Amino acid sequence: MNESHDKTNSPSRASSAEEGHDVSDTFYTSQRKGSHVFRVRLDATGFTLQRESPGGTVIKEQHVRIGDIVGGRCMRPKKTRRLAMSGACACSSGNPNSPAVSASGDRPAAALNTPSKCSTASKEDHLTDGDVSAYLYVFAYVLKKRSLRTELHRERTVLTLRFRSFDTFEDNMREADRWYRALRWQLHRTLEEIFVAPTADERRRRVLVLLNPKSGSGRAREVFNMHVTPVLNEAEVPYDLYVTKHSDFAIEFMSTRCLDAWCCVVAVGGDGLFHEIINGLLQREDWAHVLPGLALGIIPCGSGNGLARSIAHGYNEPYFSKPVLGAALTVISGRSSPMDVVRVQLQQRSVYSFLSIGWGLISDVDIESERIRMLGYQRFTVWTLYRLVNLRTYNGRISYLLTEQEDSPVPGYANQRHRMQGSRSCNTHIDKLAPSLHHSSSEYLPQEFADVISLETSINQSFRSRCDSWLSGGSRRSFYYSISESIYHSLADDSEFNGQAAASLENRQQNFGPASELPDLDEPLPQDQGWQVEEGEFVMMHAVYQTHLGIDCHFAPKAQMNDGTIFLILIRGGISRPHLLSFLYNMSSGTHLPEVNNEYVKVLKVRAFRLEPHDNQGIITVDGERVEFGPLQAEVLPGIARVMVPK
Ligand SMILES: Nc1ncnc2c1ncn2[C@@H]1O[C@H](COP(=O)(O)OP(=O)(O)OP(=O)(O)O)[C@@H](O)[C@H]1O
Repeated sequence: MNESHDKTNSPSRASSAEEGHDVSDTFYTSQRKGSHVFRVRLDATGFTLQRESPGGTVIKEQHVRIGDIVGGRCMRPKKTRRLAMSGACACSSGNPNSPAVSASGDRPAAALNTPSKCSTASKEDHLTDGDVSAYLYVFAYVLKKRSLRTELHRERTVLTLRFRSFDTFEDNMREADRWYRALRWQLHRTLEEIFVAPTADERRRRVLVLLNPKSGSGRAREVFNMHVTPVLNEAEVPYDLYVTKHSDFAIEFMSTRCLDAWCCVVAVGGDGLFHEIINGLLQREDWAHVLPGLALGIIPCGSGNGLARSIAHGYNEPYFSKPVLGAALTVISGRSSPMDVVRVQLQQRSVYSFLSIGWGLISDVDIESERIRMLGYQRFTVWTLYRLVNLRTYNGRISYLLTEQEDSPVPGYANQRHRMQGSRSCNTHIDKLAPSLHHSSSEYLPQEFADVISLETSINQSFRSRCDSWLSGGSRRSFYYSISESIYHSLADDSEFNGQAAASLENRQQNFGPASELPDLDEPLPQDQGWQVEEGEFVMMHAVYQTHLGIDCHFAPKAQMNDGTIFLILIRGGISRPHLLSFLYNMSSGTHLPEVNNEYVKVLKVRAFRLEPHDNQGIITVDGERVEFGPLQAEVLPGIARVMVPK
């Protein structure tokens, strides 16, 4: 195989010197169908693989986007036995005897930096008996379509490059390491500042993971280990995992701990856990210092998962086939966006909300269906039908302040945004997203290339071999090792935190956060500031600021994460059951809201509202969690939190 390609030049060092961190070289594949020559280039856009004809013309080209790549590893094959199969489908760099290589004296030993940790050969590595090759595995999650009818989804793809231009393993590993470093550099430059480690030893700052083992159907631990850890490891993202021990654990943790070590906090659970994280942060006296430097993320393991669905929807990221994978990729993306938070003043206390405030039908369903929790997400459908048959109405008064301009960011509030110093702006409006965030069909990985080059693809992390297994970076051995710095914690091991948290919570009932613009809840609303009122019998009031309340509930299609707007949806008593049924049925597609408000259904874009129920009892929810029944008022705090978003 090698001899036939001896004449090929090996210009990688020249191109590297000329273009800084770009690297390129010629690789070969040898398959039963025949040998092929590839020009492989890594630059700011990702990997470009060009298959060349014997005459040097490009026959086919494939691109793996830098945005789809999570990381890479340099390795050495482990067993000689497998080496015997090396003739098949290996991407290998130029022949050691190649005139071009020898003539240029192209031995990089002195030119390179100290080897990175990926190049450290283990004892086992020395069992390879004579194979001096080094391998670079590049892990990517590319968008694919299984067929025209199916939705786009991400598939794990491993690009394997074999380096064997030199006589010794060390020299080949240095070359592989040079590519690895170039890859890391390209990935690093796409990180936002808050994710970058302050010292050069570490590429990324640490991630704090809070996992609720009781969320959803109780599989969060398993989901994290099976589907999230591998991605974090591939991306070399160090993390500390804490498993929650009880309700309010995350509030205590976030409000009492020193958080300086972490750049982001990830909830592995549902919206309730995320709600605790936000509220814990806003119970800190130093919230204004902490919030801008801490991005928040979620791995959807709850029963609702409205936030995770809304983030994926807002960034055109496929959700349904692999929601956890998409969220894990979001967590390592190194990108964040400001997110509105709503302050909710209840009679006795204030809470902060990122998703919704509800009174009436939907809140009843949310809370009352807890008793059939074992049904998972289906519990909402079953209980909705039950409540529809046994329809209730509630009497009350709803006062609201409309956003001043319907389709632009809120003046008043927006002008005095409580955006904190040092927060970095980032596109959040779906219609303003940079074109690069939307994937055109030309960016999807063509299947034919995946077959030709040693790009190994696995579905659901189960490796599906397309060529000899020893080449596979997708084998579990190569990607299931853990990052040494990652730490697993549970409260049981954490006596210092136990005592501290208990003492601190005892003394603190007060929330911090930006000052309120509203009068106290027991004071009348001002006459002259544009407050409007709806009064009477209501089937429900639901105030929403994300597009989705759950995976299948596209409740406020026009909501944006940082638009300073609460979508206040009112359904009046007297609505017919068929009308209500059609409203509820169409919630999954987002076609339930009227274009123009009518007698029974109203959609109001507001920046603040006050609810005064006239009944003595009922259910009120904030982010799907029940709060005390009674009057409340809410105001939007535009962009005060940061949420992690896909690349
Ligand atoms: N270890 C624990 N044991 C019992 N409850 C817990 C524990 N950790 C957290 N909780 C509570 O569980 C509540 C619900 O958790 P979470 O939101 O993660 O799941 P979910 O309710 O299934 O999902 P969703 O909120 O999306 O419907 C949280 O409000 C939190 O107070």
